[in-house]
Amino acid sequence: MKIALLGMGTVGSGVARILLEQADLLAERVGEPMTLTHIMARSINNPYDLDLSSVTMVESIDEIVASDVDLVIELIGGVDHTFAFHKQLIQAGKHIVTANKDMLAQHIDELAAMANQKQVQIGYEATSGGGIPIIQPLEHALNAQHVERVMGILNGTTNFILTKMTEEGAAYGDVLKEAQELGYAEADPTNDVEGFDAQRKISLLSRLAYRRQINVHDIPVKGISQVDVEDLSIAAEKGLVMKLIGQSQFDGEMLHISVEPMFLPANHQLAHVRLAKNAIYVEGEAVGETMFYGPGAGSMETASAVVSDAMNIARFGFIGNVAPEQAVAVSAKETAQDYYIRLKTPNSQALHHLKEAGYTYESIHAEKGAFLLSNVTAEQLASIDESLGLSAAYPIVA
Ligand SMILES: NC(=O)C1=CN([C@@H]2O[C@H](COP(=O)(O)OP(=O)(O)OC[C@H]3O[C@@H](n4cnc5c(N)ncnc54)[C@H](OP(=O)(O)O)[C@@H]3O)[C@@H](O)[C@H]2O)C=CC1
Ligand SMILES: N[C@@H](CC=O)C(=O)O
Repeated sequence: MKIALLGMGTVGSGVARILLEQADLLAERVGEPMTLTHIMARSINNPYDLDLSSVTMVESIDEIVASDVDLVIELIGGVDHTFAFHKQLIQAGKHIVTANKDMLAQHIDELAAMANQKQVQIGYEATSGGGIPIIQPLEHALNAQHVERVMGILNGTTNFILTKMTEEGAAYGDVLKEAQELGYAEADPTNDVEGFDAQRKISLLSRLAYRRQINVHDIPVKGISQVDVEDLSIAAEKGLVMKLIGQSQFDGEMLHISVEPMFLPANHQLAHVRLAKNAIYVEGEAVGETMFYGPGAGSMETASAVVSDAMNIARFGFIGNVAPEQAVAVSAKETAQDYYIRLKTPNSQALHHLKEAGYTYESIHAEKGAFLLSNVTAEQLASIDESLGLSAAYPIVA
C-alpha cells in the first residue's frame, strides 16, 4: 500500500517514524509493504532524525490526488481547508486516516456518506483518546447491543493541568505552557482549556455509541480556564478530585450530553487517571461497564492509533463507514445532583438563606464560604447564584 502523509508536526512525525522504522513489522502483519511515498508539509518537524530521502515532498493536495497513493493520512488539523481536502481525496478514491477531530466532529456525516458511495474507508481511531483504542471498539467489538452511557476524561492537556494544579498547587498558566511544550495541546490551546476538544470527542464517541447524527455545537460545554487552585485544595479536604468530564446518556429519544469540570471522590477510578492519560467508560446493555485507559495525547502515542488504522485499511480495504441517518436532539442532564459551591462573599446570612430555602448542605470551609450542597437541580443552582453570588459551582460525580 502506498501512503501519503499530510502534516509533519507532533503526530505526523511519529507516524513517519513508525512507517519508516517499523516497515518490516508492518509488512509482516499486513501481508504487504506499507510504503510512505509522499509527504505534504508546510514545515518539516523531524525530531526523530528520520531519513526521508525515499519520500517525495509535495506542496499541494492536487499532487497527492494525482499521485498513485492508495491511502492518505491527514495530520494537519483545522476545519475548512481539511474538509475540502478530504472531499477531494474521497472523490479521487483515496482511503483516509486522520486524527482531526475538529473537522470530523462537524463533517463526519457528510464525509462518511460520500465515502460509502465511493467505497473509501475513513479511519479515525486517533481522534478520541489519543492512543487508546475506543473508536474501533465502539464500531465493532461493542456493536452487538445498545450502548447506554459514555463517560470519561477525554482531553490530555486539561488532565495534565488539573493534575499538576491539584498535586503541586502549580499555576494554571505555567502548566499549560508545559503541556504545549510536550506536544499535548492543540495548535490553539483554547480548544483544550475551554472544553471544545472534549466536546468534539464526546460527540464522535456518542455518534458511534448510539448510531445517531449529533450537532456538535449543541453540546453544552464548560472548560477549566476559570478553575481556581484554591477550590481544588479546599475540595481535597473532603477527598474530592477535579476532572474535566465528557459524558452522554441516550434514553432512546433525547441525548443527555455535556462537558464540564466535575469533582469525583478520591476513590473513584477516574480520580486516579493522572497527567495526560485519558479514560473512558462505555456501558452497554449486555456487557455492562467497560473501561478504556491510556495516553490521551502525544506524538508516538497518537501515531500508534493512526498507523494501526492504516494497517486495517491495507488488510481489509473498504468495509463500510458507520453513517447514521437519524439525528438526535441533545440537552444537558436535568436531574438533581450534589455540588461543591463557594460564595463570592462568605457570610453567615448565606447559611441562613440555604437553611430557610430547605437545602441540605455541609460547610467545608466556613471562612472561605465553601459548601457541599446535596441534590440540587441546575435551575436551583442558578437561583442560589442569583441570591448569594457564587464564585465556583461544580457538580460532584456520585
Ligand atoms: N498532538 C496530539 O497529541 C494529538 C493531536 N491530534 C490531532 O492530530 C492533528 C495534528 O496534530 P499535531 O501533530 O499535534 O499538530 P501540529 O501543529 O504539531 O502539526 C500540524 C502540522 O501540519 C502542518 N500544516 C498545517 N497546515 C498545512 C498545510 N496546509 N499544508 C501542509 N502542512 C500543513 C503544520 O505546519 P506548521 O508547523 O508550518 O504550522 C504542522 O507541521 C490535529 O488534527 C490534532 O487535533 C489528535 C490526537 C492527539
Ligand atoms: N490536545 C489534545 C490532543 C489529543 O487529542 C489533548 O490534549 O487531549
